[in-house]
Amino acid sequence: MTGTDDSTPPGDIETARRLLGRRNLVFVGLMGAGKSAVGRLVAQGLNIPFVDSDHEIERVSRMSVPELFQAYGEPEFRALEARVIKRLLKTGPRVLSTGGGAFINEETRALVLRSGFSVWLKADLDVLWERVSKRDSRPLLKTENPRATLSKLLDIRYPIYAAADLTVQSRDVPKEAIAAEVIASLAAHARATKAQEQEKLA
Ligand SMILES: Nc1ncnc2c1ncn2[C@@H]1O[C@H](COP(=O)(O)OP(=O)(O)OP(=O)(O)O)[C@@H](O)[C@H]1O
Ligand SMILES: O=C(O)C1=C[C@@H](O)[C@@H](O)[C@H](O)C1
Ligand SMILES: [Mg+2]
Repeated sequence: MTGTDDSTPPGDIETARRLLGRRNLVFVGLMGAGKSAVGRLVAQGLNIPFVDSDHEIERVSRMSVPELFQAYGEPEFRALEARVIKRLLKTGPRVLSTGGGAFINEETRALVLRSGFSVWLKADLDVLWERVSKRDSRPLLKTENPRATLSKLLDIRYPIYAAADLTVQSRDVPKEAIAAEVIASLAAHARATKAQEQEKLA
């Protein structure tokens, strides 16, 4: 199991790993974009560990995300999320898939930008809705019109996610294909950055 659709050239894996160095590859984006699903595959493809901030929050609190929202409210959840991500960012390289709201926190965003390499998995409302409507595990969508709520979050958050180092479009194709695109994009980014640096020196 390579995590991608097997089309990834070994050179791309090496180049992507070199780009990261000891940094974490941090997935950001809205609920349903595929941060957890694709992140796990990219970690397998790069042969580095995978961590998911929502899962880590659930592990340390011994409560589910909906239970945390219900018992303590969103502000407490956000404070815990920021603490957990700060800790997770100290060890690398690994793939860190964050919860949808994590990168919206200014301090977390600054930390991710400073100490990690961030990828925004961007998806259209229809794709997101198709995925999140299958499960009711997202407390922010427990509203009268969850699709409209998701649309509003998209409007508010997309300009913020855009600060990520790289954007990859998450579409209605198998997650293995998106994982392969992420690795190819990382390698392309590394090569472009290197070319720019060499041009500056010339
Ligand atoms: N490219 C894809 N093709 C098909 N299904 C996908 C794809 N990416 C993700 N999915 C599915 O969509 C659902 C949501 O994906 P996932 O949980 O990875 O989203 P997320 O970005 O981590 O969301 P959250 O912010 O809520 O944690 C999952 O059931 C996952 O298997
Ligand atoms: O987009 C969000 O704000 C959230 C996304 C999920 O990953 C969870 O972290 C939680 O449901 C909140
Ligand atoms: Mg997730």
